[in-house]
Amino acid sequence: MAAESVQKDRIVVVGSGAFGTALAAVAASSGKASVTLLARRESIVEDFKQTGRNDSALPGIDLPGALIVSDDPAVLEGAGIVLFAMPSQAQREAGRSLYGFIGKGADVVICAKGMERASGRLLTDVVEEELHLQNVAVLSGPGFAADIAKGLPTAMVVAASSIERAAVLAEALSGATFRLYPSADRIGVQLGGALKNVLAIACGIVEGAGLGDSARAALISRGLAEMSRFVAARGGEADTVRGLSGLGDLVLTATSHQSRNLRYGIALGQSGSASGHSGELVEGAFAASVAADVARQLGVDMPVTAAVAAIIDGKMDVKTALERLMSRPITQE
Ligand SMILES: NC(=O)C1=CN([C@@H]2O[C@H](COP(=O)(O)OP(=O)(O)OC[C@H]3O[C@@H](n4cnc5c(N)ncnc54)[C@H](OP(=O)(O)O)[C@@H]3O)[C@@H](O)[C@H]2O)C=CC1
Ligand SMILES: O=C(CO)COP(=O)(O)O
Repeated sequence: MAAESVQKDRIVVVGSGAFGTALAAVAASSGKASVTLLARRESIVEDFKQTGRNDSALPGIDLPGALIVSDDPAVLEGAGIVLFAMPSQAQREAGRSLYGFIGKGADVVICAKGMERASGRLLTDVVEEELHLQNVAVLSGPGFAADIAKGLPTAMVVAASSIERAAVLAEALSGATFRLYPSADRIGVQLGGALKNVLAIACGIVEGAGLGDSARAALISRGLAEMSRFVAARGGEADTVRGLSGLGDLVLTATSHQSRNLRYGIALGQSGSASGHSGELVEGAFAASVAADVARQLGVDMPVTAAVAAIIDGKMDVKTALERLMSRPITQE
């Protein structure tokens, strides 16, 4: 049975991967709340006890002594803020399995960048359904987990169903080097995070195929235009796309080799077609096809996303996709 009363100064981060660990570290460092990182493997708890780190996710980075690491979901009972920092495709299952532990008064914040692959639904809708909650928030924007955990300056966005709620969450989760901007556009913020991953793969393909930095700049700006059309068609605000969670994150992931999506794209560009990859999480590879399908259903033109989806699905090689993109009718920018 879900606990009804919650303590707003108790934060639990679910998912002990790179991002969850980094968010837990900055929140614990700020000293504003008691912070627990909930792992699903006992070895993470043991590693933290022995080394003060989570080397499986963030090798060599010392975590704050105030952080609590646990593998017991009961730590969720009474937590005021719960961050869901597992991959997009695990959000539904996590919501379902943790339903009994999360209080009705808790602020649940999705910290994944994607949409549900099987349905194209927003992750906020998916998690609200599983937790029987409303007003699930979302945290997104430009920030690599390792940078955040090392205390390098980072700015991201937290979007809630009201700007007042978002401001409360931004204040609670920000720290000396981690700054959150509140937003009331949950749709725009989460779709920006989902689509920039697909566009980062496109930029990686361009880099891997040796097509030059001019092509990358063209992809970033034309990609931003299609992101904007998609966000507006799904009820978000086109303006959000120009902020941290859209343009900011797109620039970061489309240009930094720290990005897994970019590296995956580079491998595609080098091999010329879809091939096996390292096994690390590449959210854009899940989002590409479903975004292209939903765009088709909505009548939204998304040529870059469609090309990435066709390459990943093995329906087109890089050379053909490029020829198709370059031979599209010339239209006004
Ligand atoms: N890494 C980064 O720099 C950033 C990542 N993000 C986003 O954060 C999300 C997570 O990415 P990241 O942390 O990098 O991924 P990782 O691959 O580093 O970690 C994923 C973690 O999720 C855990 N997990 C998977 N399924 C469940 C579940 N059902 N319940 C609880 N935990 C689960 C895994 O547990 P186990 O270890 O037991 O398998 C693993 O610890 C992605 O959507 C990503 O786009 C956003 C900004 C920055
Ligand atoms: O979203 C990220 C940084 O903002 C992390 O990007 P990757 O998942 O491509 O590594």
